[in-house]
Amino acid sequence: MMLQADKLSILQGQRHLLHQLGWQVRAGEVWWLAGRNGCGKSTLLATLAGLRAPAQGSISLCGQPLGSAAPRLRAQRLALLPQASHDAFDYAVIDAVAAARYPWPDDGHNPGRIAAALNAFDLARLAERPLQALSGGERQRVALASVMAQDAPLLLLDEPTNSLDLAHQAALQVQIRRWQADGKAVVVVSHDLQFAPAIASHALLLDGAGGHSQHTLAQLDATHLAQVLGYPLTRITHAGHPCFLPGHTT
Ligand SMILES: Nc1ncnc2c1ncn2[C@@H]1O[C@H](COP(=O)(O)OP(=O)(O)OP(=O)(O)O)[C@@H](O)[C@H]1O
Repeated sequence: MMLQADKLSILQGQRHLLHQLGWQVRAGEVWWLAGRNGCGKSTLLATLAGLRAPAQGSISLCGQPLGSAAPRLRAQRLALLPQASHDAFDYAVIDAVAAARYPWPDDGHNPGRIAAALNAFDLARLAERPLQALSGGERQRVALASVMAQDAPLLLLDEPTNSLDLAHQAALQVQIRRWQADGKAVVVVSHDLQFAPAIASHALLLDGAGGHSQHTLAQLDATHLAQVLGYPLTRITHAGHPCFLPGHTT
């Protein structure tokens, strides 16, 4: 089991964001974490990454309690793509991606893995560019390449398509399928009703008041999702994948 949560509760002030979640994420699964603004998706990712303590319950990562893993071991096992990144240093792209290898014995000296991560996100041409001279989408691709270079079996991605153009969104879909085929587990927070259903095997829906439900993508119907998102939806199949469109069919 890659990730297991038992009776996990998360509070923000007095408000329950999550109440008693029991959840298991296995190798090769891609989970879509969906819910309205402020329902607690990013807070759940931060809790799973060990950056925030839960109010109650436990989390285990690769069979070991999350809190008992030393930071370096935790970084070998999970990688987090935050919703926004702030650059403390004006690294060149290639150095920022190399820095993501700090948990491993090669400590950044792994040209093959770094080149693969740069290529996967179309960054070879920008390798020497300082981070502060990148566009928003280019910066997002560096963050994704850094997550890839970290080479953890569990990837927590908060709105990974932010700022990406269509072709780079499609490349990210391909890369997530590769990670899945390689036996990694991926948790993706997304508001994109085309992207997320196309890559996910499962969905965890949060209602913002502590409630949650789990579905396989095959079982996830428009009514379930519409209730949680507070907007009518229609499920269709497009290009061989499920997809949700706003509104009812007429
Ligand atoms: N420091 C804080 N003080 C008070 N409330 C906070 C604080 N940080 C976050 N919150 C609240 O916690 C709730 C959960 O926030 P979170 O970022 O997890 O939501 P989200 O589901 O990721 O939302 P979005 O879809 O907008 O990214 C929000 O209502 C937010 O306003």
